[in-house]
Amino acid sequence: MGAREATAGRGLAFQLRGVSKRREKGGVAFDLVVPELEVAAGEFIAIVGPSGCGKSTLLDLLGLVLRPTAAHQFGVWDQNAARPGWRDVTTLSPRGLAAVRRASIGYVLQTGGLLPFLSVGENIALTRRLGGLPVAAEDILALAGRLGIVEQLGKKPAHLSGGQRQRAAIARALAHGPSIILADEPTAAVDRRAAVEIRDQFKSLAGKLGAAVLMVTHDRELVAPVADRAFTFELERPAAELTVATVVEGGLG
Ligand SMILES: Nc1ncnc2c1ncn2[C@@H]1O[C@H](COP(=O)(O)OP(=O)(O)OP(=O)(O)O)[C@@H](O)[C@H]1O
Repeated sequence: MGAREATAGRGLAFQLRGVSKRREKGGVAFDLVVPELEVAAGEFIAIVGPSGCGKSTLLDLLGLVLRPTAAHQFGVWDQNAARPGWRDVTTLSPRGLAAVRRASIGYVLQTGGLLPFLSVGENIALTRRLGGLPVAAEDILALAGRLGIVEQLGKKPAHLSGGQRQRAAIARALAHGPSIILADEPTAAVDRRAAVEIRDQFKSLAGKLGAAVLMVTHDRELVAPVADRAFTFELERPAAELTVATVVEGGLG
């Protein structure tokens, strides 16, 4: 563990230095390079860039779904109720990574990713069950109230509008009290009004819960007025069969 990493912790959600991920398909390689990325608790961060630049790859790295190919430093704040603390991702076992994911990370996908055979309330409760946490009806109700979906709790996801589905997905991602919320194009499948509402929910949740929210979007205009900071990608083509995407701060104008 490096000196800076040892001093990091509560207050920081992520600290990455010299992290990279190589993806290869059909003899063509894509390198995502993160020279330096620090995200504080409570920050609302936009991740912007054109299709194929590496947005989902970055989110999957931060979500501990993909292992980095190389990493000088990769720390994450773990919310684990029994043992909260700063974790060094580079040394965690697959089980350790899964435990951090369950306790500390909430994921919101483009079209919600709710399980269709469960009601909205059961979908929300599932996140707590999977994390081994007790499920109290009043907590689910309070969360649903905050997101304006109390009336939808007994319905199956198919019976909700796109905007309601996304708010249900946000509630599900928050149900276990994560310190980090990762959202991959959460407003892509809804109209403008719902997109603005969803964006504002994320913003206020980051503020109120002190969670770090990282939202991937191609919609710069939507996030520019509210994002605390943004990251984007500088693309290079050092060889015909290699693209290198470097994560840099900026991208909103
Ligand atoms: N499972 C995979 N195996 C190999 N290469 C992949 C895989 N998934 C993505 N890639 C490649 O990695 C690069 C980055 O893809 P990624 O999905 O991260 O981009 P993105 O910015 O999220 O794109 P989009 O906006 O279209 O979703 C692309 O060149 C893509 O072809």
